[in-house]
Amino acid sequence: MMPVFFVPSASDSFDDNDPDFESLVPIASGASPAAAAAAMPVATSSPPSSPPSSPPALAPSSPTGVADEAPGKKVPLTLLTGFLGAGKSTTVRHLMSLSGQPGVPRLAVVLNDFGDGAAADRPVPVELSAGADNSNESADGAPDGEAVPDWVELPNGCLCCSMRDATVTALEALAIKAADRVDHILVECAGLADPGVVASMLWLDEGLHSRLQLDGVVAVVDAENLERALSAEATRTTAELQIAFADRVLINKVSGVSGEALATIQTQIRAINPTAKCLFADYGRVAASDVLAIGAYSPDDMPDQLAAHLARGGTDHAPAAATHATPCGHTAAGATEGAACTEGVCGAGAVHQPDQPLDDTHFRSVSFTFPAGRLVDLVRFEAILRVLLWENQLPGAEALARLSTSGASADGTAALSAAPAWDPELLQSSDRALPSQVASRPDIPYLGGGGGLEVEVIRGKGVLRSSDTPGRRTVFQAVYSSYEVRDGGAFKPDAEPTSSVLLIARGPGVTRLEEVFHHCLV
Ligand SMILES: Nc1nc2c(ncn2[C@@H]2O[C@H](COP(=O)(O)OP(=O)(O)OP(=O)(O)O)[C@@H](O)[C@H]2O)c(=O)[nH]1
Repeated sequence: MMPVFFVPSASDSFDDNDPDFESLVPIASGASPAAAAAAMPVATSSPPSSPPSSPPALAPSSPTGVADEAPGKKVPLTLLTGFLGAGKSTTVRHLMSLSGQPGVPRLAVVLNDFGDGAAADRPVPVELSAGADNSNESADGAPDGEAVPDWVELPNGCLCCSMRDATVTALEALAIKAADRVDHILVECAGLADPGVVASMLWLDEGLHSRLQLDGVVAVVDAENLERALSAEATRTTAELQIAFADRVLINKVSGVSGEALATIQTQIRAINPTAKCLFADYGRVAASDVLAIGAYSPDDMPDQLAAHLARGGTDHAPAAATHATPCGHTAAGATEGAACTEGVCGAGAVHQPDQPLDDTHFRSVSFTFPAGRLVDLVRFEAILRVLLWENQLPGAEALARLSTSGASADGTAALSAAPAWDPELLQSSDRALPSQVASRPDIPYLGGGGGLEVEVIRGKGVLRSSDTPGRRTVFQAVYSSYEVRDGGAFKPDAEPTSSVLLIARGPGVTRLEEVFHHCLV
């Protein structure tokens, strides 16, 4: 079920008999997964029914209608994820206690406790909490800051696999209806949820004029139990995914473990996701500014995060307490000089290798920087990316040969148009989100030609120096099968303009990712 917690202002009244309030969530709960699948998420379009000579139509559409209303203030949305018992609810309660204080956004909190066996066709509780700016009590008569139960219908079910369109619609409506009392929406995912699926659902195309703006993913990890979660066969993939998609990892319950154990935890987190910033807390007591309004999906911020990571060789996650040793021994200087690194990503071509090398059934990060002076052909780049993201394979030798013999973008497009037709069945058999692009170039033909080694790329970030706009940064991000390629502004004058890519992936093809991407260079 999805209870919602609001933090309204003092003047707000929020009544479940208010007809406007009912219209806030127009979708009845309890639709079947099949019905939900028929109503695709906002930014996603289905593969065409007959194979075209180009990729599936990816033009934005607005199935909900909600987003068609006059565009207003964007409401940032944060996903809070974490393993069972890690301290998500404790963290939410802490953030709620800060909500509305100076410099802290007023929060609406949505809980996604799917799979709890609750009836699908009844309303679920809403709790309204007086905002911190209230002087005495809320309109509901509750003392300042206390939650007030209310009821509302929200789509019931798992955010991962059902009710996707309904959920986006409900959150859109929430953003519109509560725009004057909510600055930020916090979605607490259930402990076993895959945050990547939820993130790709809520990562919406600018063209949709959505009120929602994915701000970032925060993973709460239990310092006392992460090791167990990462090593047990039954839990490790979920734990790895939660770390892999995180922009911030809040290491909670730190007082219960030694500095040495914390250092090991950091190493494990970095092996999976070296750009996520680690934070340290007891009882989720984190500064709101460290987890809210972080702009992790903004094309303005991401290049700096990535550049900083590469420049530091992944050693940026110094723990809060001085007693917590920094686990990775290499230095930014070592990375620059090309010194051997056995622990982290340190510049061009390094594959992240923790102390205990991960086998290819574990997710891990790979990052590389293309040789200075080589430019990226974006047509080739996207063609490669699509094969990776949509087929979970490296492009085969034949497809790569076609890429390499094509010219720069304009010619490349022509050369690739001889590629095999798009196979819609490829993705219909997928149990994950169908492909979408946040900013697409539908003119790029589908390369096809998988057949290379298996590789599952679940998250990608990159700053590219393209042959189209060599003076400007082209930024790309990917979450599962969704990806975005867009302008990221001019290169900084004090930095050498280069192209860097970071991927989180698993499978036997991981070690060949860099080599494959060299085929997009001109
Ligand atoms: N010792 C200790 N206990 C904590 C800390 N943070 C949370 N807890 C406790 O850990 C338990 C689980 O915390 P929750 O916040 O409910 O965790 P959760 O991630 O929401 O749990 P699920 O809803 O089951 O996924 C509770 O008993 C908390 O009081 C901490 O920093 N130290």
